Amino acid sequence: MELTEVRQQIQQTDQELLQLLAKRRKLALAVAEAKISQNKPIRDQQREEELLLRLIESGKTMELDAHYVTRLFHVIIEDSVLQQQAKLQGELRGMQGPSVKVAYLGGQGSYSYWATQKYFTRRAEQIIDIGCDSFNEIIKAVETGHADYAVLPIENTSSGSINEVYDLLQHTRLSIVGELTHPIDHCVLGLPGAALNQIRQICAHPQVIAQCSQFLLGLTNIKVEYCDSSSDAFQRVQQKQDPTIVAIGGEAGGKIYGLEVLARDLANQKDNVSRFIVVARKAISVAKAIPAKTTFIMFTGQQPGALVDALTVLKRHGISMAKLESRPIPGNPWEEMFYVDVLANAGDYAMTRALEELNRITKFIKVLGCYPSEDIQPTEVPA
Ligand SMILES: O=C(O)C(=O)C[C@]1(C(=O)O)C=C[C@@H](O)C=C1
Repeated sequence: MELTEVRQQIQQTDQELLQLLAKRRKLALAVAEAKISQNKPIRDQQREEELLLRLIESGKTMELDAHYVTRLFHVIIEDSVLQQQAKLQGELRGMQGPSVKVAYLGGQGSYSYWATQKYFTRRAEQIIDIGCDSFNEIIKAVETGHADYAVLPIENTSSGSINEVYDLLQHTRLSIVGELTHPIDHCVLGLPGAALNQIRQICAHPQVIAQCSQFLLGLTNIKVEYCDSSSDAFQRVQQKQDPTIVAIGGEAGGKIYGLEVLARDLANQKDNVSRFIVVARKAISVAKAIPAKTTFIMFTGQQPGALVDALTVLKRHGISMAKLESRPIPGNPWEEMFYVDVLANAGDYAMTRALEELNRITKFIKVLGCYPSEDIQPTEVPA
């Protein structure tokens, strides 16, 4: 067969695969409706296990290995669960509207821009994106009603917590209403014709620089220019029209500004993933059928064992902690505010009781929000 002919057939097959995936997505949403009416949890890992085992067996008869089939269906099932969760939660809070205004860092092409698209595509017909120059400006946009939601990066697998965002959460009345994770694949991006061995200047956001510190250590005589966002870095490179000036950011974002990849996989960690939170003026309650997270901040005081006592309350109520972070309290040197993420619904009996007890033993406590957990752990099947 001629190359062009085979390629045409591949194209046709891919198109059919897309149609089947779209059909499966619609069926998943129909399942969600049935589950909502029967009050059943969205996730059913026993069903997932049966389904995966059947697919692995069937795949073998078509010379598709188990690893390949499992990887593909983990992605498909994750999408199915997230679609169903978004539908159920959207119905609960009447969010699935025609358009939402979302504030985020940078402009088109920044990592926050892609995270915003990823999260809200499932939830609204139209996203009106409001690019901002700083985290402070993003929070203000929602506080003043200029935007309905904000998407903020909160932690990254390479650089850790994003302190500036944690500090802003201490002082805002906004609530966390959602979360998502997004892979961050840093590349060196330059003008067409630029060469890696000729670069003199790198433009990037400080978080990006922190996440690629090991790659940057290997470079000499290169000026680093800090930018407000990755899209700001792309714009600067595009405007300067100098092939010795490059940006670090995502490939898809760079493409919007006509930039090409000179190097990839720059992050210190192989799996470089950021977790984003979604905040709004009004807190939400999470449907019981969906796994939820609750985030709260507390100030325990500095008496011996104060933090242990607080964490013991969670243990006694069988509540698992997903994250514990501490940040200085402005104006109170050496005193720390603790940020706690727990795998629990703030409306559950155990969590309500735990919060009541914590209220009694801490000097200050505030729930920042309860939201659907988008951390979908894949179902593993026995080998
Ligand atoms: O069968 C269901 O209950 C579904 O919700 C569908 C589905 C899937 O996509 O196959 C998704 C989530 C469940 O955990 C199990 C299976």
